[in-house]
Order: sequence, then structure tokens, then C-alpha cells
Amino acid sequence: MPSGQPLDPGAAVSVRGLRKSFGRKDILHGLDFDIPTDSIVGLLGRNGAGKTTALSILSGQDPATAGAVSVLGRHPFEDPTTAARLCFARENQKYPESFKAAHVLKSAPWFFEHWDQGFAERLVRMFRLPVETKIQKLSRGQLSAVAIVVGLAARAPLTFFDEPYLGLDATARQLFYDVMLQDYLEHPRTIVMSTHLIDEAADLLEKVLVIDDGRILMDADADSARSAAFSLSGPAAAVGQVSAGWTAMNERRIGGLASVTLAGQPDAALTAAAAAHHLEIGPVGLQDLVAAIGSRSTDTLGASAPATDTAVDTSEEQR
Ligand SMILES: Nc1ncnc2c1ncn2[C@@H]1O[C@H](COP(=O)(O)OP(=O)(O)OP(=O)(O)O)[C@@H](O)[C@H]1O
Repeated sequence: MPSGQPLDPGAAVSVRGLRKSFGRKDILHGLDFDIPTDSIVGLLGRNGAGKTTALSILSGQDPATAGAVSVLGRHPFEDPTTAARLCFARENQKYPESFKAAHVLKSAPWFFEHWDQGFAERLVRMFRLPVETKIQKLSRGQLSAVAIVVGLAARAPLTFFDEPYLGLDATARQLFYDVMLQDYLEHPRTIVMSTHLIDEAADLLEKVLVIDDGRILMDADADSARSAAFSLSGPAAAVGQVSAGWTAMNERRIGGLASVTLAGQPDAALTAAAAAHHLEIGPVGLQDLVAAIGSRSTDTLGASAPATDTAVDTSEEQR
């Protein structure tokens, strides 16, 4: 999305030119994106990409250094009206020292207008959360479970989950995805989830925002993201020949074999050439696509690209 467009008043979240610096360190370099109302959106990116920083600003906990931010139609920073309508669920949430999960559940209805106590209690049983243990004594997975219970049972119009799976085992993570989807279908609302475990969550996401080094590298609906690239594999020489002229997002080599991720979708000429050389054409999962975009941007940054926005919009590179 080109910078300079007005904020979208119909979106749950709309930001233009969002910048954040800590001291002299620039963390977010002018983000532009919209999050549609009543959708599940993935905020994807590598460690240190700026996801938590962005979520802290959107949830009103931190001020932006520059740029325009609209959350549920208002400027969120320290705005009680916005705060009452959103929930920022994260495992490292601070609670009073003596608090147990039971206290969290008891106080939640004061903060969340749509809080569903029966649903919260069901979630507590599902995630086997020991509600009478002090929060300070809970394991990391149990802290994530507290965040999940609050994030889901709050049924806030806008929910941010910041890596909601930390410490959770695979069964609990799947349970979270299943129950979130089911509850979202019954009670549509806007959910933004930052995650590294992209393939696990991919089926839930309607839109993906890929952020790296404080820049948006991809902003696409999940279906177009899934068809943004494909892989071509086989003997390295033939792969190189057939993929000539295509945008290679990354390449892996093992011995004489190569697999490249190419932007776009295979056309008839490439399909025919691949068949003639016995090469394999395959889909690229969202996780691999994000990794390819990330490694490409790292290459670009490593080559001392100018410090201006270097957003890679893969859709523009499709042939
Ligand atoms: N208060 C702060 N002061 C200085 N630098 C900060 C501060 N908070 C975050 N940063 C830096 O901002 C960058 C982005 O951090 P952020 O936590 O937003 O990344 P992230 O995408 O959430 O990463 P992860 O997936 O590892 O949690 C990092 O380089 C981090 O060190």
C-alpha cells in the first residue's frame, strides 16, 4: 500500500507511516497497513522484526514516534475507550505479586464488557490450568494458557495475541487453534496473532502481514500469499536453466540437486520446460514463503541496500 493514502476508517486497524524509535535506534521504519474488521490476521516475522513493538503501539501501551494510527476508529495511546474494547493477550503479562489465575478470571469481567465466564471456565479445564497456583509459580505454557483464556473469553472486538503458544505442547497449541476458530465463527471479531509457527496457524489466517527489520515485506490475503510462489527442484544445472528469467526468492543446494523458490505461478512455458528436464514443480507453504522473503531481505540488507523502505511485494513480481 503506497504511503500517503488516508487512513481507512472502516478498518479495525489502520496505520500510515508508523515509526518507532528507542533513543537513536529506529525500530519501525514507516509501516502502512490495514487490518479488516472481523478477520483473523497473522503478523509474521523473524525474531526482533518489530512485531511486539507494533502491537504495543496498536494496543495503546506505547506511543508511536511518528505516523498516523487508528484503532477501532480512535487514536489508541492511553485512550480508555479503545482500551476497553481491546485485549492484548501475552504470556508475559504483568499481574500483582499475589495474583492467582483465579483472581485474573474474577477481575476480567471488570475490564471486558463481553467477558464470558462459562467459556473461561471451560477453557481453564481444556488447558488444565491450575487456577489456585500463584501466577509467579506457573510454567511458561501455563502462563500462555492464562493469556489464551483471557484473550478468548474476553471476546473483545479487537484481540491481539502475541505469540500465544510459548511453552505450550503440540496438543495444547492445536486445541488453541481449534477453539479460537470455532469461537471466532460463532462470535466474529478482529483477531491479530503474531507468530513464528506459521504453518500451524496458516489455515486460520485470512490475511498475512510479514514484517522484517521494521518494514512490511508482504501484505496480502492468505490465499494470494499461498499462490505467491512455487518451488522448482531437480538437478542444479537444469533448475538454473529452466528458472532463468524468473525471480528466485531463495535457493537450496544439496550436492548436485537444487530447489529454488520462484515468485509467481508457473506458466505453460516453464511447466513444459520443467517436464522436459524431469524437474518437480511444487507449492510453497506460508512458512517457507515467509522464510524465503526474510532470507531475501536479509541478503538485500547484507548488500547494504539504502535505508529507505525496501518492501518486497511479491505480487508485483509475478509473471
Ligand atoms: N524498549 C526498548 N528499547 C530498545 N530497543 C527495543 C525496546 N523494545 C524492543 N527493542 C528492539 O526492537 C526490536 C524489535 O523488537 P520486538 O520485540 O518488537 O520484535 P519481535 O518481532 O516481537 O521479536 P520476537 O519474535 O523475537 O519476539 C529488537 O531489536 C529489540 O531489541
